Amino acid sequence: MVYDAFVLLSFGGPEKPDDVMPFLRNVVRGRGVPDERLAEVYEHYMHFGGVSPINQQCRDLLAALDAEFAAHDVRLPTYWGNRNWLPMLADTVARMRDDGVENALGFATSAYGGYSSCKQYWEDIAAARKHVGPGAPRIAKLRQFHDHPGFVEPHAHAVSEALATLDPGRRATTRLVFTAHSIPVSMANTAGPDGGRYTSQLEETARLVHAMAAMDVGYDLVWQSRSGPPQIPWLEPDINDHLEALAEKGVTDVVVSPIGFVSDHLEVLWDLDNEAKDTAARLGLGYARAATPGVHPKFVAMVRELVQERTDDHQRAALGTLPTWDVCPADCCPSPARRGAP
Ligand SMILES: CC1=C(CCC(=O)O)c2cc3nc(cc4[nH]c(cc5[nH]c(cc1n2)c(C)c5CCC(=O)O)c(CCC(=O)O)c4C)C(CCC(=O)O)=C3C
Ligand SMILES: [Fe+2]
Repeated sequence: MVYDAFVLLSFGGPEKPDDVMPFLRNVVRGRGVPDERLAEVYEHYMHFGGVSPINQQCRDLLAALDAEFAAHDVRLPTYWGNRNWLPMLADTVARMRDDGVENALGFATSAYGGYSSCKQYWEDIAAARKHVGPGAPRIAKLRQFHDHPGFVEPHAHAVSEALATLDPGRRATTRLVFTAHSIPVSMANTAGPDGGRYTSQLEETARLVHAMAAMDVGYDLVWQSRSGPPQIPWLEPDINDHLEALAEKGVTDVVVSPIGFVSDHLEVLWDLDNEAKDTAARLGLGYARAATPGVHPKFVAMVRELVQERTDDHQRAALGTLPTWDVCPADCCPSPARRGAP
């Protein structure tokens, strides 16, 4: 297959106060998220002047990728389209068609399997192509990368750096806490062809980052940013409850590493740097939050290598043992409607 373009696929975020409500309505359409939860999340965005950092982080990643592609003779023009806010993927796909693109490779800013993190990006592509109609380019999504060294190493490096800011005299009572976005239990159970893939990949990533960065401290994997109606079960424990439990057990310091994410977007800045940090302060815990990959050179190189896996038989780098594949089975990671639950 000959590819003629690259497209960055992301979540999208508001860039001014007037964007916030329409953005949130796009995110939760048909998902049964209560108005009270939406009002709370609206306030989180307003703490940052209605500007999510995620779009700028995508622009920075694209600029880094343009340089990386040029340096390695990967001759693909780059595009960017979002699921929930401008630039919307459908508009990007129309521009790609106008530019004569026929076969693109798409990179989604999420490492894991599951409906929100993987399948929904496939659906975004299909919906955008349908919107554009005849002549819309084909877009093949690049594979999940939870155990790629270009993802694991930047997280591990960040954990080491965060650990170095804490008191070394309290290392024996320091704990490493990995976090990822909570999802409905029904979504977790149906993630991947055999179920449980989101959680099992996160467990593998946690094990790999821990082994590379912080063998001398114990670790846990917990969840953050729960949404949805309260009566629907989501993955637990929440990071804040977990910090309470750790403090009770005599832990004095925590490093929090958001391995569920690729950049320091609002779920990181609000839910960790404000909420979890406040919880830690209330409990008297030392607290250090590890950075996400962002535009770490190894992460940028990883995206280029994922492209070259498809264009040049580049070796499929993997530190773990869970399998990855280029094309997801059609029936994995069912949408909420097909799961019969939000
Ligand atoms: C697995 C996962 C990822 C990681 C994978 C990936 O990155 O794709 C992720 C990322 C993100 N989630 C984000 C923001 C939001 N997520 C929401 C709601 C939800 N997230 C869910 C899951 C995930 N979300 C789910 C199951 C819901 C319930 C509604 C539904 O079933 O879809 C809501 C609604 C309000 C609320 O929080 O209740 C908001 C505002 C932002 C942007 C941050 C910024 O603006 O900087 C990012 C990167
Ligand atoms: Fe989310």
